[in-house]
Amino acid sequence: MNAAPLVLDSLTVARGDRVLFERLDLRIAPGEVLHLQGRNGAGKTSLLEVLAGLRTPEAGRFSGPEPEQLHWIGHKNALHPALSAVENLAAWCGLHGADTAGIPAALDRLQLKAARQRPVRTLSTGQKRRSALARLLLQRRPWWLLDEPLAGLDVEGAALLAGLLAEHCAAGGGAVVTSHQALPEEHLPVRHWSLR
Ligand SMILES: Nc1ncnc2c1ncn2[C@@H]1O[C@H](COP(=O)(O)OP(=O)(O)OP(=O)(O)O)[C@@H](O)[C@H]1O
Repeated sequence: MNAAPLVLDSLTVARGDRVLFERLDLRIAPGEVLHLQGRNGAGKTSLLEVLAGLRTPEAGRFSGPEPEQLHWIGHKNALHPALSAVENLAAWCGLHGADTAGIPAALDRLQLKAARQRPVRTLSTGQKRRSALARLLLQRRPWWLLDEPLAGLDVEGAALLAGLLAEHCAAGGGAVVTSHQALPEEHLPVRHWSLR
């Protein structure tokens, strides 16, 4: 995978009249997972939005991937409640030019065999999260930007995600992950970084 680093150069971001961080320098290299930590309201989601190109910083420079080179999975799962996991993923494939043939394997990997044909509204919180995370496997993209991906996942689900991240990094990809929980770190090239 051919991934360029994410480079933040003297970046300042504000929300309303509150400056969240000022003149921030940070370089995130392919092959690593940056575990972005910080208290509620510290600005983790706001920073992730800058990395995804969804928010313009007040000052400074950011160089990073084009939209088609990154997977963004935010707080919300972006699943249609009336459609099944399979149908949701098929719609995602249609929007992004991905092959729907990969859907069964992706859902198997996320251990969603039993639940995949039911309307998403009938799934548990963790099953919905797993359905959203299955997108990561449908199209190879160098950067994964994941906002609280562990929210709602059980221990097995967290280990599963750590396995996906480890494989992704071994293939030359990179990831930025916000979480208030510890990431299962075995075999995971993780760097911890805190916003104050
Ligand atoms: N729409 C908005 N308008 C103005 N300020 C906002 C808006 N959304 C968030 N903020 C403020 O921006 C700051 C950073 O929010 P952000 O969501 O980036 O924090 P976070 O570190 O991700 O928090 P959490 O751990 O609670 O998810 C907070 O102080 C919040 O009150």
